[in-house]
Amino acid sequence: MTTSPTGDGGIDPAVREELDRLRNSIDNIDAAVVHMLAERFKATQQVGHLKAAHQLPPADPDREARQIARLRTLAENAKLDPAFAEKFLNFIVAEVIRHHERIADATANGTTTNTTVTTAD
Ligand SMILES: C=C(O[C@@H]1C=C(C(=O)O)C=C[C@H]1O)C(=O)O
Repeated sequence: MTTSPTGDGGIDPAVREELDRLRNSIDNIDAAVVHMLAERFKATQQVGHLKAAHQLPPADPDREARQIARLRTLAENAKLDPAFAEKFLNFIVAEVIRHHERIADATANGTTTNTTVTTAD
């Protein structure tokens, strides 16, 4: 497979076609990831409200340890780097815990929380 060094304009049409095909697939996968994350955050928001209503702590390290062990095994079986899978889960869980802390504060203060679940900070 050869490509022009001049950038996308000079690309071989067959290469262009293959690149477009692969990128379409990537776009579909990215859309699925966004939708799955949105569903996951909907569920974790509900967990956050349940915990706040019953004075349970925002984080559950034992549960997280079980999830990490499970995800690492799933990653290995799927030929995905288990260290990456663990890092990715930790990134999401940290955000969830932040939401749970916010929900707990709002519940304790009798205020409401924003329904936009994630920020990029
Ligand atoms: C969602 C929960 O709260 C936190 C977030 C978790 C997650 O995002 O999977 C897991 C454990 C908790 O630290 C939970 O306790 O189930």
